[in-house]
Amino acid sequence: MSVALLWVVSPNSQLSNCFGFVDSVRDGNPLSVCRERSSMFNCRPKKGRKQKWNACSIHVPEISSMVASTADEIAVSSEEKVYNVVLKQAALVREQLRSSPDLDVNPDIALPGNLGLLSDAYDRCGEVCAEYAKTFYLGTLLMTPERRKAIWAIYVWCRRTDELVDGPNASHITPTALDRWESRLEDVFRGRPFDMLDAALSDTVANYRVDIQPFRDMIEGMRMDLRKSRYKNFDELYLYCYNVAGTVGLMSVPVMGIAPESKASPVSVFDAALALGIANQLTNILRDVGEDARRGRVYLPQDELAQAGLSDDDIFAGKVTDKWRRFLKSQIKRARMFFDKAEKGVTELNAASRWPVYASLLLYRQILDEIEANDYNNFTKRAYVNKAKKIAALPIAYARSLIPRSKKPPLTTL
Ligand SMILES: CC(C)=CCC/C(C)=C/CC/C(C)=C/CC/C(C)=C/[C@@H]1[C@@H](COP(=O)(O)OP(=O)(O)O)[C@]1(C)CC/C=C(\C)CC/C=C(\C)CCC=C(C)C
Ligand SMILES: [Mn+2]
Repeated sequence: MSVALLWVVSPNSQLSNCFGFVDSVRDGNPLSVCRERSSMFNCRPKKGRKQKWNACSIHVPEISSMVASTADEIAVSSEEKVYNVVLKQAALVREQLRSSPDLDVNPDIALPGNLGLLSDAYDRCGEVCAEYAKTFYLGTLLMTPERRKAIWAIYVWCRRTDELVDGPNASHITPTALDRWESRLEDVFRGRPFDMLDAALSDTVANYRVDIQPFRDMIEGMRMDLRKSRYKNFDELYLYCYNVAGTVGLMSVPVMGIAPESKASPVSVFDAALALGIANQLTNILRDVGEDARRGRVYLPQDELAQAGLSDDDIFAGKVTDKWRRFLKSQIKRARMFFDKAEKGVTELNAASRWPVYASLLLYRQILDEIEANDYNNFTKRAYVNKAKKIAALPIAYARSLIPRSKKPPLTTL
């Protein structure tokens, strides 16, 4: 596959304009859980959103995995939908490990005429990454140059996608704009990038076995943000968290690489990566309850709020009560379960990729400790990890990333 570079403007104008693409998207510029995968999974009928259930023995997985609508009809749960993406991505990587276990990068992709431009494109991605996520950027410097560049390109695409709904032009973003962003994504995967940042991603996805689905799903997460401000239950919230954050884990693992000595199955490593995204997003939601409420948004599962004797009104009132503390304790516990699951997967990654992952895991998980330290007031106090704690976490992450796999409890090898 070859990458056609279509931009003709100078890198510097892209530099100042790297997030100023909203107008072109809007105007349609043409260039522009412990998871036993159970008998339920195995005796699943044909594809479809809602499926008639065959008579079979059903094992109920730990995290809500099926949603009963009527007595004889079961809708496929979010967890199961997401698991299908995990299986597909893991199969791609497994195939690569079988065909060329030692090959990091596809040698066919080097196109002499474009190398300088590509190199500028990657450099620009690195600059954006350094500007928006300094600690993470520093972590990537430990990776091999090829992997580092590819992770920057993915980071930049994710950041731009998030900026569509969270950035300064968010009020102009419509579902059509997101459709256009998606068709531009398809072009990236076809090797027809629109701008230099897209070109870096085109090159990356040609070099590594990265499936397009997680990218499409992240855009779908942004669509959810446009049309939805409440989540009925954890199943709905799980899908949102997968879309906006779990997808990042699935995109990153093929680039970060699984350690050659790892005995874990690719599926279990992708599952751990997915868990890290979900854990991060759940933490993000718990940290931002007050801020989101002021924007009319409640990302907490409505049924769990009701079971705790709480409602949206309590959130808008913003009073820390014992009911609220009890409720938050259970939400924090769930987020920690996802972090624990993710942690088991970090050592399965290539040694050079572990440190930034561990660092981000430790830093994000500490936000939960800070919510507790704030006596569960996430209405008016923003939980944050101070600089000293951040700095202290870095050598800890580094030390942990050096501990050999054999000293850790194994991930499933199935
Ligand atoms: C090492 C590492 C962290 C790699 C990830 C690199 C990468 C491609 C990051 C993209 C992140 C991004 C810009 C996502 C867009 C959507 C978004 C903003 C999600 C939220 C991140 C937090 O950002 P922030 O606090 O700035 O949020 P606000 O915009 O301010 O609201 C998320 C909460 C989630 C991001 C998800 C991850 C970092 C998951 C990373 C998972 C892996 C790298 C898999 C590791 C592998 C194993 C086996 C554990
Ligand atoms: Mn955001």
